[in-house]
Amino acid sequence: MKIEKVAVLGAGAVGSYVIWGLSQKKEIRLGVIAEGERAERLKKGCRINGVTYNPEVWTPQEAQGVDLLVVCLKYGALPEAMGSIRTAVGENTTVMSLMNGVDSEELIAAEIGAAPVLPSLIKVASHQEEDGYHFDPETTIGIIFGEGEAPYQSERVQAIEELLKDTGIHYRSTEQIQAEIWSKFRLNVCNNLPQAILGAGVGCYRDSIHMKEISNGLRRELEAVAKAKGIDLKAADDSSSRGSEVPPTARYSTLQDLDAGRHTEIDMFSGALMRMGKELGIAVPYNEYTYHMIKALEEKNDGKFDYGGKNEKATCSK
Ligand SMILES: NC(=O)C1=CN([C@@H]2O[C@H](COP(=O)(O)OP(=O)(O)OC[C@H]3O[C@@H](n4cnc5c(N)ncnc54)[C@H](OP(=O)(O)O)[C@@H]3O)[C@@H](O)[C@H]2O)C=CC1
Ligand SMILES: CC(C)(CO)C(=O)C(=O)O
Repeated sequence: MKIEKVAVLGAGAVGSYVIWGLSQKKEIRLGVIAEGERAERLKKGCRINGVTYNPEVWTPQEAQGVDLLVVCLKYGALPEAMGSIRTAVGENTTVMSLMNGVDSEELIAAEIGAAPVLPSLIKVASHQEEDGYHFDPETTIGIIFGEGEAPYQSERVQAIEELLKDTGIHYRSTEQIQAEIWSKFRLNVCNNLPQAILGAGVGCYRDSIHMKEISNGLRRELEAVAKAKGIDLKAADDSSSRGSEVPPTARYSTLQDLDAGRHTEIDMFSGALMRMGKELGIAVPYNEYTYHMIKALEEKNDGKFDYGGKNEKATCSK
């Protein structure tokens, strides 16, 4: 098995890491899937770390049957993009989702079947500036992927290792991919969410026992859900249970979304835990509070509470 044609769906912060690395591989065809105005924009090139890269731009039909499809969408964009995924996937396509959370693979598998999906995650801190996307290739932990069950050194795992070799992309395959994905999920839920409500840098967990307590409450609930689902979080590599070193001012993606007035991926974090908690009969009150609070912050950003002054209909507390 040899990977000769690769499509990236979602040429944003994470997609840029893949485009940057695979652009070194002159022997493969690399394309981004996009249509309409987005396709026209991408045809002008992707600015990454100050350099312009020019992957091909394909409609989903032109991508049909690619050897590898890498999904790098935000959670809210996934339902609408399912049609593109269905069209691009052929008999021999492997699909890797680098999205955060624990259910993008499941959602994609519900559309195209579980067989093409190779569970994966990415650890990178990539963000957009005026001149395009930026990340530090050296400190990036990179892409972690693996089969959910033996044989772990499958043909497709070996083919992806061969593809990523000498590209600058950091990667490793693992026999514990579910534990790794849940370990990253725990990092996101416990660190992204309380700081997003407070609106302060991540130093808040070190400097406030109150913030640490809220983070620990989210953690206890997530670990109870993981245990009930048979996920052994201790099986994840040591490096997966902590994030990269960052300054105390760092704002993770949920707070970055709120800062920019965008909707967040809270449905993929506390929303997913509420759904799983309900299925398993596990109470997740810290996550429920967090979910509703972040949804309300999105509403606030949308202007829902921009009251117009004295002429508004009066209300009272109940
Ligand atoms: N940023 C980071 O450092 C990290 C992010 N993650 C996770 O990775 C995922 C992606 O995040 P990120 O890269 O930051 O998000 P971005 O918003 O930067 O990128 C998403 C991209 O998807 C594109 N897109 C949306 N809908 C479609 C569609 N139907 N067809 C084609 N392209 C589409 C968007 O295009 P347009 O802009 O034109 O709308 C955008 O370029 C998330 O789940 C995130 O949590 C994980 C680790 C680190
Ligand atoms: C916390 C971090 C940077 C870990 O990679 C991340 O995934 C995010 O900002 O959402």
